[in-house]
Amino acid sequence: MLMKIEVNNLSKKYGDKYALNNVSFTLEKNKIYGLLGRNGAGKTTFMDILSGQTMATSGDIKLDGESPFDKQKLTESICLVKESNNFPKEITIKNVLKIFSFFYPHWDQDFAEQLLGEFNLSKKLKVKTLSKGMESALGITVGLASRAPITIFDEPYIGMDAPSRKRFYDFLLEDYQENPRTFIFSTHLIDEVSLMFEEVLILREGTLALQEDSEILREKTVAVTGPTAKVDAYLQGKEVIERKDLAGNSMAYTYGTKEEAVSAGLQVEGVPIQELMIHLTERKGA
Ligand SMILES: Nc1ncnc2c1ncn2[C@@H]1O[C@H](COP(=O)(O)OP(=O)(O)OP(=O)(O)O)[C@@H](O)[C@H]1O
Repeated sequence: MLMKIEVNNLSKKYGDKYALNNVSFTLEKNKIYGLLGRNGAGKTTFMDILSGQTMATSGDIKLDGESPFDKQKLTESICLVKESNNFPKEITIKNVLKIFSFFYPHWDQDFAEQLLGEFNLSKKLKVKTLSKGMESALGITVGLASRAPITIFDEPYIGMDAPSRKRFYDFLLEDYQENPRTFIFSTHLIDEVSLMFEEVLILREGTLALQEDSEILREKTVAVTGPTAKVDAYLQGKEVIERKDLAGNSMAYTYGTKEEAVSAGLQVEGVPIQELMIHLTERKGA
């Protein structure tokens, strides 16, 4: 499955406010992308434009170099699962599956039924009778079973408890190994899922603050701990992301390599992507 996504100078204005402001980036095929940012950063707006739910004010998105792509191709290629209201309320789960199987050429009915079983969902139930967590599980089932070349999850786990979310991540990763495709995942539960991301995009007030390979992100940033004097010496001339001091010891997040920090006699760990996100989205105007 291929599907390179090129975003060119994309803007979306609501009234006189930009939800997205001249954003450009490229998503190569078959990766798991984390789309992060604070409330109102423009994540949902981007995912809505990509999936054809909303029109851009200016700029465009090309799929495999094609723009505009026709409606049929768009529907077949992209499955968007939002945090709620993905399905008509009056129909049964069985019919939800039927509708989605009709739209998506790579739909896997056995996989859909397996996932329903894993989430304890009976096909006879109507959407309106589902709890929030059950409705989310249905969204996840449909998103994964669609096997769409681009599958977008916009905070898809509302109401799901931690063990169910964990199973969702496991199913996603397992299925991704067997059927590589592009996932774009928007979440506020960053620590919980960041290990799953291969690349991270951070939006800040409608602009792109960061696009980086997760592994590089993990390797370029360090959390160092040690006696305050040693930490201070190490941090000389470095940009400090965050620091905490306690009883003669200090912990700091900064840019650097593990080797360098180890040779400075400090304890080293990686920086959680969550911390980086908070840092990057707070810097503006600070
Ligand atoms: N239909 C709309 N009408 C007017 N303004 C809107 C509309 N949809 C979004 N916005 C505005 O656009 C900005 C971006 O919203 P968006 O929903 O894309 O953010 P988000 O990053 O998904 O936020 P969250 O994490 O809270 O879901 C916000 O300022 C929001 O108020």
